[in-house]
Amino acid sequence: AEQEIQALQEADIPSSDSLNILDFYFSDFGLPEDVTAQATVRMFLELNLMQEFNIDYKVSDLCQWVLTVKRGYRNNVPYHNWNHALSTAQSMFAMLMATDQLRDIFSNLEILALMIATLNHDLDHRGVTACFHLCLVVHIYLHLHSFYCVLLILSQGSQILSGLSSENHRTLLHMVKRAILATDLAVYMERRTEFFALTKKSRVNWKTDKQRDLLRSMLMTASDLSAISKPWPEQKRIANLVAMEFFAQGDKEKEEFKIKPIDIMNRENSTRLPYMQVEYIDEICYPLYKVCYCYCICGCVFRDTAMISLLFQRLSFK
Ligand SMILES: CCCCn1ccc(=O)c2c(N)nc(-c3ccccc3)cc21
Ligand SMILES: [Zn+2]
Repeated sequence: AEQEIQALQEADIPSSDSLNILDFYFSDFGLPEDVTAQATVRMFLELNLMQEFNIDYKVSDLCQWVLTVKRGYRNNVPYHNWNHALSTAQSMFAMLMATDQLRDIFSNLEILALMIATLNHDLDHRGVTACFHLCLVVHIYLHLHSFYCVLLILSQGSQILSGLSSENHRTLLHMVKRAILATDLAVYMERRTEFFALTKKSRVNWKTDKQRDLLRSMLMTASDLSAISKPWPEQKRIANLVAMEFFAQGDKEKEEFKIKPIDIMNRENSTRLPYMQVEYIDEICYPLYKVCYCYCICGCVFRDTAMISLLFQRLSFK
């Protein structure tokens, strides 16, 4: 691990353009592991989070922390691994950088919280473990992830946060926990109605803590599920990884618990996967991206592209 930190510290961090991390269609597929760590450092650099919070990444604070987070994920899990964490963070980064709108709304502390939360939100995920109450498991997990994340930050003697005032430190940890818990799909489904109603109003100034917390939470879900809004080959690849994880879960339930798994985890239903994907897009994803991308791309150019790619996917499923 020492030489990995050394290597990352001494590496010439590639530019955002050469890494394509500003793109909504970014894919980490085939990206060497050391480059994934460099891409993470590049995102923190690009957002000026180093200077703002004097995170001295050359002294290995940020490098060490990024590599510790990367190690916190299990590489024997098809979907909920470091690549998912990086993709989630990159989606948040791409939305924050797409126009000035979000960076005008959020403080630098909020941006730091969103980047830390996206990177850590599925820490130590074991794949959806053997318990047929998926929501219960996810719920417990997310508290575990956020607990791990906070531990990780504190356990590093919070070197990356040593530049923060105690007030900022406390506020940041609170926002990180809230953001990680927001990635629980049950929480998202419960809160999104309020968000959609709010965004229907002509001018929202996003000034109250409640509104800002809601917007941060919705952006966490938009980042977490962003694979669904990517060009078809990438979306299909991720959908298959998710299905692999779900079916492995279902197999475990059949063998160990002698119970019939729920539909989405039952390998016997794999022929219904296209239908389940369309339902997942229509019920869970589309309503959110319809709104979120409006806030990130003036003129909604990307929204149309995303919608076209989503519609294309639906057609290709049929
Ligand atoms: C554990 C939560 C995973 C959520 N998730 C994250 C990213 C994705 O890309 C996808 C996806 N493509 N499909 C599904 C899905 C498949 C069948 C039935 C219901 C949902 C889920 C999903
Ligand atoms: Zn996730």
